[in-house]
Amino acid sequence: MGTAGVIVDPGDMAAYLREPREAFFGRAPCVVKPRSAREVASVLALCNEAGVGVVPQGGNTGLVGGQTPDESGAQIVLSLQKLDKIREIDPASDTMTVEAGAILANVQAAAEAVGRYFPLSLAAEGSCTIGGNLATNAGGVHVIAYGATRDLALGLEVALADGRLLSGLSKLRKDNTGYDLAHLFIGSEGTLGIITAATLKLFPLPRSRATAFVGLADPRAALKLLTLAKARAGSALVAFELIPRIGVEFTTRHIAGVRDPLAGAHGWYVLMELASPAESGVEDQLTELLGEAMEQGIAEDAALAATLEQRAGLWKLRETMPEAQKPEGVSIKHDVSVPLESIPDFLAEASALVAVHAPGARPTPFGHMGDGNIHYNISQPEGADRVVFLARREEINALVHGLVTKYAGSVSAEHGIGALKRDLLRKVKDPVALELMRAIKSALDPKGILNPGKLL
Ligand SMILES: O=C(O)CC[C@@H](O)C(=O)O
Ligand SMILES: [Zn+2]
Repeated sequence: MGTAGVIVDPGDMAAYLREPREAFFGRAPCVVKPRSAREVASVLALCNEAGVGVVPQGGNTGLVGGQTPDESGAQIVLSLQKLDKIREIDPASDTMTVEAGAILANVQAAAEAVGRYFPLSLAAEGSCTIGGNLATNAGGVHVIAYGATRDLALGLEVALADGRLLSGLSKLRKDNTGYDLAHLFIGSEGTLGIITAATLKLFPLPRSRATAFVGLADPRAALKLLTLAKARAGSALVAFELIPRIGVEFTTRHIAGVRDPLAGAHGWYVLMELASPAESGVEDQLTELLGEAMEQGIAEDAALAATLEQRAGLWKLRETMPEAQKPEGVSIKHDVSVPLESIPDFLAEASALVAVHAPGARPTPFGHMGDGNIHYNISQPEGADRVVFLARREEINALVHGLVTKYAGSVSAEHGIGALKRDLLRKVKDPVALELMRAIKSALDPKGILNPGKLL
């Protein structure tokens, strides 16, 4: 690799050494930007030889510090940004093969250009990369219909710690020839190998969509609506997002152009969407479904998006939730999942715990209810001191995570472990599972050069 692919200037490196929330900062002797899978493998071979830690990085949008080097200054950052080609699209097989550094929005657009759909969708899609999505098994808003990133991949090309390249790009839907190695690397957060390319599944392009914003009394009503929507719409139900009243207040207060689409105030809201490759039909389906929900007393009110602009407005309200929390001060975040049936009890008990242990703190739980995944975020009490509230983070984390354990849930449903939840993982993961994870890690990366200090 020519020196053109190596950044050493501190000013130029800065953007690679801190993550978007600025919760993690690191130091590095250099940032390398290989241009091909072979070059990625060569960098790894050299680093393995020299025992130098390598931190892989895509769009640098991760939320748990997995993409940031530590403060030792001894780890290099390996950015995949230059591996951004769409290598092949095969509409007959409904697959596309893309390089790891391709930006998610570009992957979606390339699929659409041939009349296909790549359904992974999240707020960071304009800058996150498919390699990062795979490495972290990203979720987003369509998991309810299409699964997480894991479910969208057929095969991977991976650079291994010792410099070998695993060529596992495959279009096959059926291949029972032993261990599924691709799934080992997906969600491994760059600790087992560096994904350089992937063959992804494509789907029929939805030609009609219907989107509604529903006001409800409580999460139990939201659960009833979810059950009804699944029964009536089946796989046409492509999004089911929960938002509390305080979330509507935050977004309308802080985000330009966001308005509450409903006349009165409701305790909770659901943003739901149906989609279909058929040209029409889903609007009627959604109207009927909502009618039924009103009749049964499940929904209090609903607004259907009549135009693309209205639809965009509803999605903006949901997607700017994290941003709208920022001006309200510190937010103590929990990215959790529990079995669907336990969501109402979990939410009620968590709020009760917060009321007792952190009076005035404002729970703002929102997210992918259809997947059982709630971002149980807690904004500081109005006007409280940021530092004082932040100092209580571990104590509040323990309360919420204790409840997650009680309901047999996960303490990281979507964002991964990274550096942020490494200690937590050791506490909550089954010891046998941890042993197996460590055994796999030492088989694939015996010198521990791949994303050291993350996950395990
Ligand atoms: O900031 C958060 O807690 C959640 C971010 C993201 O996963 C979302 O669903 O909007
Ligand atoms: Zn989310």
